[in-house]
This record gives sequence, C-alpha cells and structure tokens, in this order.
Amino acid sequence: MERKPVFNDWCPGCGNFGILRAEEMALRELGVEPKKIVVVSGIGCSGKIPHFMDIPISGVHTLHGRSIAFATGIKASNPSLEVVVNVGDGDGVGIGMGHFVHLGRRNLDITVIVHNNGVYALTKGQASPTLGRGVKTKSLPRPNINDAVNPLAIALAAGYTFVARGYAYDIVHLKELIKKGIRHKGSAVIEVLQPCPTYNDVNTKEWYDKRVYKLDSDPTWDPVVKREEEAKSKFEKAMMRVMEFGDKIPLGVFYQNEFVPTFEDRLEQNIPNYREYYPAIQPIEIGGIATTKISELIKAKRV
Ligand SMILES: Cc1ncc(C[n+]2csc(CCOP(=O)(O)OP(=O)(O)O)c2C)c(N)n1
Ligand code: SF4
Ligand SMILES: [Mg+2]
Repeated sequence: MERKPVFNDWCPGCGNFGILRAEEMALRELGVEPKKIVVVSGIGCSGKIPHFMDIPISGVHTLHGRSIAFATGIKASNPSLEVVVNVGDGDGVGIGMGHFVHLGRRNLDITVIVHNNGVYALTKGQASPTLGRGVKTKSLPRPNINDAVNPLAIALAAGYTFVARGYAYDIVHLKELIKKGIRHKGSAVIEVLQPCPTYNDVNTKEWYDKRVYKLDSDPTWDPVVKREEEAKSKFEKAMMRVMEFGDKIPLGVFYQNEFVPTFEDRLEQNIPNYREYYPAIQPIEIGGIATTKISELIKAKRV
C-alpha cells in the first residue's frame, strides 16, 4: 500500500484534531493490526480524517452521506476487518440519515463516530441538522428556523447497541469511549461534540466547557445490560439521559447491550461458513473462468 504525505489543512483549534488523536490512540492501544483497520469517511472537514491518520490503515474517503453504506459493504464482505466510520453531522444525520438508521437495526459490528459541530463546515458554515432552533452562527443571515435532531436518541430508537458521547477537547476520555465502541460486538455510535472555531461561534470551547459533565461521576450510573431482562429499563434510562442537552450535557456511555445478535451472527444462521469463507476471499469466477456477469455470478454463488 502506498501512502503519500498529506498536508493537514484543518483550521487551528479545530475539534477534529482531538478526534483524530483519540482515534489513533484507541487503535494503537487496542493493538489492532493496521492492515486489518479500515477507516471510512464521507465528504466534509471530518471526511479528511483517513488521510491524516498516523497509522498505515486503509482509508476510504467516500461520497457525502454514503460512508455507512460503503462501510456496510466492506464489513459484510470481509467480517475479519475492524471498520470505523467517521461522519460529519450533515453527512451522517442529514443526507446520510437513512443509512444511519438502518445500520442500527442491522447491528453490524462497526463503529460510527459522529463529528457534531452544528454546521456544514466544509461548505462554509450552513446550519447542520444538529443546530438548535433560534441559534444564529456567523454564516447564517438569520437564526436557524429548524429544530435540531438528537443523533443519540435516533441511534437508540434505531437499535444501536452501544451509544456514547465524547468531547473533542477531552482526548483521553474520548479515546476510552472509542476503545469501548470498537471492542463492542454490534453497531456502536459515538457522538463527539466538536467545536468548529471558524464557523460555529456559538457552540465554542467556552460554551461546552461550562456544560459538559461525565455520566460516571454518578457511581450508580451503569449503562451495561448484564442480563437480558434489564435491557428495557436500561434502554429507557438511556433515552431519558440522551435528551439532556442544554445547560448540562452528559458525556460517557449511555447504553450497551451485547445480547442482540450482530448482522454477522444473523448471516451465519443462513450461511454456516460465512465467517471462514466470506465474500471478499471468494474468487470472481464460474467454473474456473473469470466473469463480469454479476447476475450469473450471484446465481452460481447462492447457497
Ligand atoms: C451528494 C452531495 N451533496 C452535497 C455535497 C456538498 N457538500 C460537501 S461537504 C457538505 C457538508 C459537510 O458538512 P458535515 O457533513 O457536517 O461535515 P463537516 O464539514 O462539518 O465536518 C456538503 C453539503 C456533496 N459533496 N455531495
Ligand atoms: S472549518 Fe471548522 S470543522 Fe472545518 S477545519 Fe475549520 S474549524 Fe475544523
Ligand atoms: Mg458538520
């Protein structure tokens, strides 16, 4: 694999630097072999992350709003890979919202990191779907007229089995969340509060520093489902807690449930040798002859 040196053009003070560093540290500390890691991103300032990683991972910088679809194809065709998806808030819960929701119900074993900066930063700061109604950031001629979506409430409702929030300027805490998300068996989402000092002059470092607190500062907070019967009550508590987003903003793990079968487990029910003989290692041929006839190929490979 050839990697060319790339100039990092994020603005000084951008929260993306913290996410990049936390993600690299998490992958290193987990000891995942670099050739087994795929980082998938869409278009946006956030989408540049695979180019800037200081680990020789495979990176796929895809289309705006389509990174989860690409990642689903990558992981389903090669379940031995560790797949991490970095999405912008516009990318992930605007144009890409359909893919975001459907990943949750599949429970495919990948990790999605949402860079929440409240703006479409790469295209000069228009309101993203996470910007609150009445908020006027500097590129907007008037205050935002739409309500914000809460990515984590949607993730819980969609079926994600690991749901967490971190803060780009608390790198060590974020690194631990990313490690937990990657270790988790199933679809994991980590929303990261990511200040954009260039276009979001409302949700700044000073704004967040006054509001964020850690869920685990309360010793009774326990988001992990340890018996299947407690899934419902832990889910309900998580849903209440992710809605707290105002004067106080909680950080940490809201919910984790490994009792739900992953997409890979579900495929294995239908294709017993799926994990050993997954699509990525199957030859593209019929009767020993290479082919580009997809419909015939699908018929020949069907189990
Ligand atoms: C299909 C498509 N629609 C629109 C665009 C233009 N576009 C590029 S980046 C972007 C918004 C990026 O915002 P976000 O996803 O929040 O990422 P950020 O730059 O804030 O990290 C848009 C609308 C595009 N590249 N492709
Ligand atoms: S425009 Fe905002 S999100 Fe993009 S690099 Fe600059 S500070 Fe970061
Ligand atoms: Mg954004």
